[in-house]
Amino acid sequence: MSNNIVLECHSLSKQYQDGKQVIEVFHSIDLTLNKGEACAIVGASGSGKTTLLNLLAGLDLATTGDVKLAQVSWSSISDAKRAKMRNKEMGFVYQFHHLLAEFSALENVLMPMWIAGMNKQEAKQRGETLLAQVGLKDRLDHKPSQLSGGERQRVAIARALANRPACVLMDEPTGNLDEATSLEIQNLINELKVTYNMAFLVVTHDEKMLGWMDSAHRLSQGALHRLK
Ligand SMILES: Nc1ncnc2c1ncn2[C@@H]1O[C@H](COP(=O)(O)OP(=O)(O)OP(=O)(O)O)[C@@H](O)[C@H]1O
Repeated sequence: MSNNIVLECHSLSKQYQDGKQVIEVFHSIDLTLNKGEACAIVGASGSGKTTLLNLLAGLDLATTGDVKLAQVSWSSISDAKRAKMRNKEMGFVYQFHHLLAEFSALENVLMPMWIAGMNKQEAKQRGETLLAQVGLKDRLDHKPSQLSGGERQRVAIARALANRPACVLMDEPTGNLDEATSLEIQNLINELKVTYNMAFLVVTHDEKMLGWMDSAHRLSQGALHRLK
């Protein structure tokens, strides 16, 4: 097995029980994400993209199959260990930034490092560097309400990278942005991918994003189809 693999799943399926009815969202999904790879998953509304992302993040368990992060199977560890590992090895960016309104941009980025128990001075230095890297070195003390939509998403990206995770999962990261800002965010993700050799998994409706992705899949009718 290659050491480049950061996230992988095999024969993954998910069913929901709705009263007496069993709803199968998808079945037999295999996916491998390598260091420095940007991978997209596209699919129509209701195709199961969020369900798949939740399984990959260990936020929900599969009906069958297995997900491994850094070669550790989510199903083999306790809830507490899963939470710790998720904070250390995964970053998350959502369509809506989910920044804490009462904290500054810098404090929002510091939060995951504090939770991980990092030394405060080291965390502050890393937070400032990350915010400079996403083009916000003059916005450290701004609250989310004092930032534009694109700037908030940049803070969310800096926060996702704070603990230098093995991979970053993004759910419609540009879904709430205009086309020009969306392009800026795509360029930024691409730059960070190279700088940090991290894996990015992006779930999106926006097929224009596929152009710069290293790999892409379509989730459709319960199966994952490779596009590139
Ligand atoms: N907790 C649940 N119980 C029953 N069915 C569910 C549950 N969560 C999701 N589903 C069903 O699973 C299917 C996939 O949902 P999911 O939210 O993963 O789709 P999606 O591709 O992310 O959609 P969107 O792009 O609209 O967010 C849908 O048919 C949904 O109704």
